[in-house]
Amino acid sequence: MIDDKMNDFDSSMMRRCLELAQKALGKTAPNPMVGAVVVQNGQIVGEGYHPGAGQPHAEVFALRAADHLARGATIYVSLEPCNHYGKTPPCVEALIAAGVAKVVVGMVDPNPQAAGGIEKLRSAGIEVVVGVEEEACRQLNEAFVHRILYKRPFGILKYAMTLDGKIATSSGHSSWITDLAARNVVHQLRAACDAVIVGGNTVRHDNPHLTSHQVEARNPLRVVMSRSLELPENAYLWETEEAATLVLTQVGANPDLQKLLLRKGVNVVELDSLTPDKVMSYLYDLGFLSVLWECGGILAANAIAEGAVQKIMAFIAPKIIGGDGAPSPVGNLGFQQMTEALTLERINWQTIGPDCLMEGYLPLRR
Ligand SMILES: Nc1nc(O)c(N)c(N[C@@H]2O[C@H](COP(=O)(O)O)[C@@H](O)[C@H]2O)n1
Ligand SMILES: [Zn+2]
Repeated sequence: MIDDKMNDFDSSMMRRCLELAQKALGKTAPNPMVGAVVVQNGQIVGEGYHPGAGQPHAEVFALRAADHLARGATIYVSLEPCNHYGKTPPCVEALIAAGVAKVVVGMVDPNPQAAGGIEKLRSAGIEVVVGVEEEACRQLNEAFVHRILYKRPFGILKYAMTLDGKIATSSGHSSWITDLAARNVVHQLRAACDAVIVGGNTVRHDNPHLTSHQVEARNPLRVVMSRSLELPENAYLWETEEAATLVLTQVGANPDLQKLLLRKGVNVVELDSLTPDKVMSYLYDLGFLSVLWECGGILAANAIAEGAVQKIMAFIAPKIIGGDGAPSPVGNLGFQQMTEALTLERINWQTIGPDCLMEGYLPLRR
């Protein structure tokens, strides 16, 4: 009974850490979102979260808030305290200096450069408990974990389709498939991602804004993949200033068209080859954690085939438009047999207004 109460208390403190961590949603790349809470005699005496790269870690803010009450206290932190000099000094040293008695950790840090904090704390005589609300901690930082393990940003393919699997009519009309509530969820998703990618066709046909459409919310970098650079001169992506736009093209792309874009304030970068994996590698080097693919079916199929997509978010509207030529969200993957189908894992369904959102993860590539 006492143990159950303790577990419930630990869980609720860790949940609070996760709530705090999410205050920096979309702002921490390449760092994780982390929250920390200092508890003395069953009362919270200090809280903190990591606001972004280069700034102090969550533990440091929580210790500062707790001040002298940190001595003998328990600190809850959603990620193992770091044990390295990165952009900031090691949190383990701050915890030892503050005299905390116990550290409760949500999940072990997958970053080998920062790891070793748990051992260091234990060898300083501090009690350490690991794995409270571990699944929720991992979920919050799935993009960070993926980035560390695979040296690529975490890719999410998002699309909206009708009940009969179309993303536009056969004449190319796609506004709007889903209702406003679902579109608001997409806007929040953009605010949480570091970049959103489309192909040249999407710019030519849909002229999207690709912003979060929210006052004060941050916007992702808008990335266009285009070999030809034959893009509309007055696209919203370069006519609107609320977010930066980057056009990725291939070495040798038309220099006049490149200059035209540069004059419009668009950054143009030539890659050796313009493939989804090369693009993800480039965005990894920029320090990005999560990338949203909002492209058409051909690029989506290539991104899936090259392992640039880990998670699918499919918005499904209760509408039927028919049309043999109407495009579908994923182009040709070359599969001939049902047994080849990519079957999503860890699926979640929810309704959003009249629409449905199905989320799931692609199987890990071996
Ligand atoms: N435990 C913990 N709390 C935080 O608030 C954090 N941001 C981290 N991050 C870990 O440390 C690395 C970044 O270190 P610098 O900010 O460059 O000093 C990051 O990759 C994580 O491993 N950990
Ligand atoms: Zn730290």
